[in-house]
Amino acid sequence: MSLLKVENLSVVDLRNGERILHNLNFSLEPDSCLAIVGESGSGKSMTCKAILNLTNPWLEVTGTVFLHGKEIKRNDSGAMRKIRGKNISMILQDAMTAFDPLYTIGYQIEETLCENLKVSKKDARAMGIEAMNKMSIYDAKDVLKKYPHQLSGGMLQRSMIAIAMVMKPDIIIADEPTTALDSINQRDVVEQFELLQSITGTAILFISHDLGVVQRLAQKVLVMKGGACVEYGDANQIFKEPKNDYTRYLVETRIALSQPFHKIMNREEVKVINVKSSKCI
Ligand SMILES: Nc1ncnc2c1ncn2[C@@H]1O[C@H](COP(=O)(O)OP(=O)(O)OP(=O)(O)O)[C@@H](O)[C@H]1O
Repeated sequence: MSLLKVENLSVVDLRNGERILHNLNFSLEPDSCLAIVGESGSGKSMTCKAILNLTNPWLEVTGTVFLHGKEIKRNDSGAMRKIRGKNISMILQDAMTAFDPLYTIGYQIEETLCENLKVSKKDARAMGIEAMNKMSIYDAKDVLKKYPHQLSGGMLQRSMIAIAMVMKPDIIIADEPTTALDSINQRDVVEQFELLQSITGTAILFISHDLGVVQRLAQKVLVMKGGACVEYGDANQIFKEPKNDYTRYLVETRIALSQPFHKIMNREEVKVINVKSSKCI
């Protein structure tokens, strides 16, 4: 049984009748990564928002989403809140927007873990530090004292992944989590996702226009254009022999564009430098 199954997911803008998503069908298996790729405006983010019922009121969402084989009641806001807290976590492109600028990272991690896992503040802190250590944040105690603006984008992204590691959701939806980062930080964050998956077995729905990153993480790929699926299937197969002209175009152009990322992923000396500079900022 698939962990997440999406059937005929469609979104219409009721203000002008425009169809934003067209009958999407896909599934996410346990302990695997499905990437959604496509050009800007192709509907990648909207797909995730529609699954989680985070769409604006003028958008009509139809179709069915199953979690562990059970239909998600998207209109039941209480049930959806529970699912978002327990089963499905989201990691956003700009980690800065996920944290409140007025509170330290430590306070926010404690609050999140206390509320969702019903643990004491002391335990929450210890769990946060342990997860951050696993994410190669060795000075976690210092990081916890910082405010979001005092940390780099890469460090904030790693802190979010650390929170996800403790929360152990069934699924993490990561919406362009590496887009705002430079190549070295991208490499780091991709490695943290791999680590997260190997430790927790969490399934990942990974949205990206960076096929270099996708090739590394995903076993399955959904290619979108104009709100519709143009190709869906095994990642290796799609990268090797894209059937659709648009996918071929994406593969040829995007792989070329992500060469700097590939180089960084393969350079040993960068790994050493990076481990040393895993201090905040
Ligand atoms: N709140 C909204 N109301 C109406 N239309 C929207 C809304 N948000 C997005 N859209 C439209 O839906 C379409 C898909 O947008 P979406 O943000 O899902 O694209 P995307 O593939 O994630 O792009 P990007 O890579 O730039 O983030 C676009 O045409 C966009 O203009």
